[in-house]
Amino acid sequence: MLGCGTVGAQVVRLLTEQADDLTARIGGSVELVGVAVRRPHRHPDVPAHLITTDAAALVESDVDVVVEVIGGIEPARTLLTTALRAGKSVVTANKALLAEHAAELFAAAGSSGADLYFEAAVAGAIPLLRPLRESLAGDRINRVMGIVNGTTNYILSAMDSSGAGYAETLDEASRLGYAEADPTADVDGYDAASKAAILASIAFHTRVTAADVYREGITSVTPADIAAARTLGRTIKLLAICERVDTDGVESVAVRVHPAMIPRSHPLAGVGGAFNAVFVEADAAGSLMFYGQGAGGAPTASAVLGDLVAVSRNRLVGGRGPGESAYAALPIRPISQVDTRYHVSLDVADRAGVLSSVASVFAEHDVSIAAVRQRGRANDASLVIVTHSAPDRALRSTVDKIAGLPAVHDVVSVMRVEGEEP
Ligand SMILES: NC(=O)C1=CN([C@@H]2O[C@H](COP(=O)(O)OP(=O)(O)OC[C@H]3O[C@@H](n4cnc5c(N)ncnc54)[C@H](O)[C@@H]3O)[C@@H](O)[C@H]2O)C=CC1
Ligand SMILES: N[C@@H](CC=O)C(=O)O
Ligand code: NA
Repeated sequence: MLGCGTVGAQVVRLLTEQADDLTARIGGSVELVGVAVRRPHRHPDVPAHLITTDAAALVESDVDVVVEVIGGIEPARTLLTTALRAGKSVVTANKALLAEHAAELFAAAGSSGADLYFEAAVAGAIPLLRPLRESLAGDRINRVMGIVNGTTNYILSAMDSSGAGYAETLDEASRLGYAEADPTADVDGYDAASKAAILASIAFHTRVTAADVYREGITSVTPADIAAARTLGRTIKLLAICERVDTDGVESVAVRVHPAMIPRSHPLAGVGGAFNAVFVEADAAGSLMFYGQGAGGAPTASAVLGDLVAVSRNRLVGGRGPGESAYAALPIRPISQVDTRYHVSLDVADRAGVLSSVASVFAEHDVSIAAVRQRGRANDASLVIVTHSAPDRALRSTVDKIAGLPAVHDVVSVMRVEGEEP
């Protein structure tokens, strides 16, 4: 095992506590022969003779399976490609690595016939990648959408329900073991973007890397946005949305991560704390929903252990799990061309003609308005507009132009909207 932090410590605990059951399920015993760590004195629960600071030597020693729970690109990338090329099966929770270097890792695995399993990398404990790679391999998936980052969901849920502050809630998420070692990966949306890239690659049998994913985090979500959502019977969630787009018979994939307002009646609105939930839409299966703990040491270790059992069984019977499936080679559709809906909340002058001047900017950009709500105040008025679907580029240009209108005093909140039409 490489790394022994939040997830690794729980893997060691479960592996030790359930040794007999795991042996019975696998049909052979699994022996933990080494744990590579950075600071040996910090792991009193791991037998001292297992601890080493030389991860490379451990990988090159006589082991069958390498479990990687260090995180980050290097040294994980070099360690895992070395292991895979040498025919050692790999189980990893590392979404950052998979989202950038999946092709290289799968090629290394293919060269030796080794297994590469990474269920823990997306949505923690929730069985999601195995269902996509195996159970749904006979279907055609068109959309994967949901909440895939526990830390940001924990923060947004607290901001919405108790008005808790952003910084204190992020500290709490780190203390509970949900956040990444560098929590900017969570709050800036990088973690969710990595997961979205992995989901889109598997679901659509193509290659999507983190750089292909449009990404916005939650750092710019303000109490004003939360209040604006509440007024409309909505809440704000950080969503990952992977879509297969068909434009006149030409297929592409659009993958995005951004905060969005969703109706409080939407099933995702009730997903609180560090929980994750993902919807999959497939031609024959219809709609499927996956829900559970998306972060935390023990839930993530559950997924790691499940993969460990799978690769161990494969080694015993001589089989192999699925390799990379990227035959579709679909192009990436940029966010500017993706159809979205916007919510725009403005403070405007309360005088005749203001509403029509704002509405005419929407019309100029061919953006149709779904709902308008205006409320007068002392000298100005609050104007809330929700649009129908339009290309994201047109919506952005509309908002930019509206912000410059003399009658618009302030753009209070601009946010994409998901869920059914208001
Ligand atoms: N914490 C969570 O809820 C989840 C984490 N993951 C992933 O699991 C992996 C591990 O995450 P955590 O356990 O939360 O991180 P962590 O930061 O608690 O643990 C990582 C450990 O690796 C050690 N390490 C760093 N470089 C090393 C090296 N060269 N050799 C040996 N050890 C080294 C660190 O000292 C640390 O103890 C990451 O890829 C993360 O993205 C995935 C799903 C959920
Ligand atoms: N930091 C991640 C951990 C699980 O992937 C999260 O908050 O979801
Ligand atoms: Na999972």
